[in-house]
Amino acid sequence: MSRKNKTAPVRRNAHKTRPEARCALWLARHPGFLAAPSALAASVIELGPTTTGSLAAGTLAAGLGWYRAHPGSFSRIAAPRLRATRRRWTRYIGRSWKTSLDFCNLTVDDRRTGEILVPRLLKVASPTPSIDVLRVAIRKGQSVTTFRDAQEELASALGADAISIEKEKPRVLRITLVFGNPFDDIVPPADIPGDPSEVDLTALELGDTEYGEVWTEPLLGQHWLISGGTGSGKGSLLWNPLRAMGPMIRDRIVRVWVIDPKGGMETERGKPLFHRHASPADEEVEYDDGDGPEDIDPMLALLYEFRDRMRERQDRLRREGKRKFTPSAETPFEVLMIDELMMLTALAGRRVISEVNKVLAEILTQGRAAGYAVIAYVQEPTKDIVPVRDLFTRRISLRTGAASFVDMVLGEGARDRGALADEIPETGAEGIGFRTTETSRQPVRVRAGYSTDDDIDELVRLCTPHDDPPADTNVYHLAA
Ligand SMILES: Nc1ncnc2c1ncn2[C@@H]1O[C@H](COP(=O)(O)OP(=O)(O)OP(=O)(O)O)[C@@H](O)[C@H]1O
Repeated sequence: MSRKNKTAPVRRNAHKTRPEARCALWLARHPGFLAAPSALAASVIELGPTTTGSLAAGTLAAGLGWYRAHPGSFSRIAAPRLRATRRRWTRYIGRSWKTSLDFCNLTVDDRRTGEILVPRLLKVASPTPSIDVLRVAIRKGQSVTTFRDAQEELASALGADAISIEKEKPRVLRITLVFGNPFDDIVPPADIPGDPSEVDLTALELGDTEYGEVWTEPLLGQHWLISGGTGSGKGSLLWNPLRAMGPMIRDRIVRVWVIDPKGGMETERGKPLFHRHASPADEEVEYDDGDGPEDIDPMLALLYEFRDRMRERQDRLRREGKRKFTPSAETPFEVLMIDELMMLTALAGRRVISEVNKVLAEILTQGRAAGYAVIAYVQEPTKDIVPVRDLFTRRISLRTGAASFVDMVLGEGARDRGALADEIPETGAEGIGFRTTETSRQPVRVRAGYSTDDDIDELVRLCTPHDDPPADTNVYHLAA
């Protein structure tokens, strides 16, 4: 219920909370407000101002030292807490919080007392510089719908670009706010390293994170699922890993297999780079699964071949007693890219759909240790369309067509934690999306580097595989 009872009779001061009681309640909810100055005063009295000053300076220096020595763990652990405290006391301080809600008709008039009741801010989390998550206790008569009806006004009052409001439990809402666009400019494509020793298959450059850091993802020992609506920029996430692995493709330490069910439009330009390429434009292929040869879909044939080579590699590793695979020109790291998986797993003929899902499940469950990785691109990540969805180990969501797709890709609760991929604008934000970190389930905003046709031509010119693999690059040692 918003403030719609303005004309109703009011019994002033009945059960109105006294200011002293309100103050005591507030202090009980914010113990740090008294505890911090009390601790400081006690320290000055007990230890003296010099020791207290030294302790404070020491704490500050330790924080700075942590930031300098391990910026990654600092921005993961300390920065969100510091940022949340700062925002709690600046962006969402009492009076401005009340005014914002008041302007959006999200406060409630208590007719008995004449008090204006403001939904209470229970907690502010600020996991990344551009995402705030607020836990809010609503007032009697309000519901998640009251807030959702005013969500555009609330986003504008709080200065957010995107907002999501969910019910966490009765009378507690979780309001996720995304601020600004940290990617003003188009991000350049990943650099093509000069030499295979400069390639790190455990950290391939894909673009930038919202922290202004290089966005990398591991591919060795992983499978990627990339989800995004039409025109969201999935192509960038096809060309960037190829650029980042370029010299290894050239030296045949990495071999790329491509299935392009969209007819080869996206991948045609890079064809010289690929070890195998199949699209509906290709002729049917003769394949013998033991029951005699038959003509089958060229894309299915490529998938079978990839699976069969994987099985051979597994046998070989087993025979040699190796549990770990090391990429080399003799035993290359094999990467299968499937552009628009949906066309094979949902829109093809019944036999192809069932075979693709079966073979893909085998590759996804067994390929990692043998050096076989899959990167699949999909517009709709539902279970009907991608039954093998959960077998992908790294997942990225670009702009999606539905809010429900976000959690399907990034895991349950990802949207509530700030991955508002369905709120990414259709134009001017191509290549922008969310990933979750390996160590926490916290989403981080990212933008993929953009490869123009010239960039793709450069990649083909520099990294088309040699006819013969060079003898001296037979074994590749993982970059540190
Ligand atoms: N990283 C990027 N940065 C800026 N603009 C980009 C980026 N990636 C793509 N674009 C722009 O968006 C357009 C659509 O990109 P792309 O073809 O990769 O989308 P898609 O997700 O593959 O779409 P579809 O599924 O329909 O093929 C491109 O033509 C380009 O203009």
